[in-house]
Amino acid sequence: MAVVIDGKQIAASYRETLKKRVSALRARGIVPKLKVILIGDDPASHSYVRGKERAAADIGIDSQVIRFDDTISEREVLELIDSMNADDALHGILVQLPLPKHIDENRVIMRISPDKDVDGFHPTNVGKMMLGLETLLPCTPHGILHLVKTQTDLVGKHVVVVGRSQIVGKPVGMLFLNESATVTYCHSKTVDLGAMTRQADILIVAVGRAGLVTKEMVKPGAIVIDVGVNRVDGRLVGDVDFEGVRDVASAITPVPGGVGPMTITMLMHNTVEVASRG
Ligand SMILES: Nc1nc2c(c(=O)[nH]1)N[C@@H](CN(C=O)c1ccc(C(=O)N[C@@H](CCC(=O)O)C(=O)O)cc1)CN2
Repeated sequence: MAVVIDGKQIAASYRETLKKRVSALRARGIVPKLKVILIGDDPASHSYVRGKERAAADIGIDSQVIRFDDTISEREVLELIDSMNADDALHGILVQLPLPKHIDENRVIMRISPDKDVDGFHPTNVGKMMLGLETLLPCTPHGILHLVKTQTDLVGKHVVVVGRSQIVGKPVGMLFLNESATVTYCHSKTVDLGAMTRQADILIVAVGRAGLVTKEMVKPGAIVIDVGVNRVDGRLVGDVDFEGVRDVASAITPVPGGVGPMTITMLMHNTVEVASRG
């Protein structure tokens, strides 16, 4: 029976170290400051942003959420970002995704100064990550890396990533490659997905399809990281059949309480990093 990786507890313990760093910064007169732009009325986005506000308050980061309904134009959002880029007292800028259809996500992300891009989505930060340079890392992939490192060494491990999104799939593979793991990417056009996933020492699933990965698709002893967040009959479930897979895996993340809490914690980490740059 697999160990259940307790993301909530690991995130809470990481936040304690962040609290100490924030106290030290405040003692030097530096108050880490984060602004979040939230557009539209998607209940999940509102809930994630409330989680970010709570985490910031807990750690001692000064955060402000600026809410708009979805009639705001792309130009107004870009102008707001320009004014935030110019604010020397502000360390982190984040635009909650997804955005309404009339606003181009890439244009918005690229307008944020790479130095304040606490989501780690700007092409400059993505490029630095690819080169293995120190930079602001995307929060969910960074959180996954942290969780897996609590379980195993990564050198030479075969990591199979299912999913190729900009914010999770693609970057998480790159982070593990930088740690000298062997990485295979799978996606909706992959032929015989099970044959690929069965090769994984570490299986990361980030697709958004409930029950996609079953126990027959997992090598005995593998570490399984479930990034999916799906609502089924009012219940939150991941992409992995948790009850079946926990019989064969050596460790597994639950949904909720696995990767999710680490995403918000790594956002706090990035905000503290920027504030520490002085
Ligand atoms: N600008 C960004 N937008 C989005 C990101 C992101 O990193 N930056 N990621 C996701 C949403 N997200 C954070 O923004 C996020 C998703 C899930 C969780 C989380 O804690 N999930 C809980 C369950 C929560 C629930 O009950 O619904 C868990 O898994 O335990 C936190 C943050 C897309 N947008």
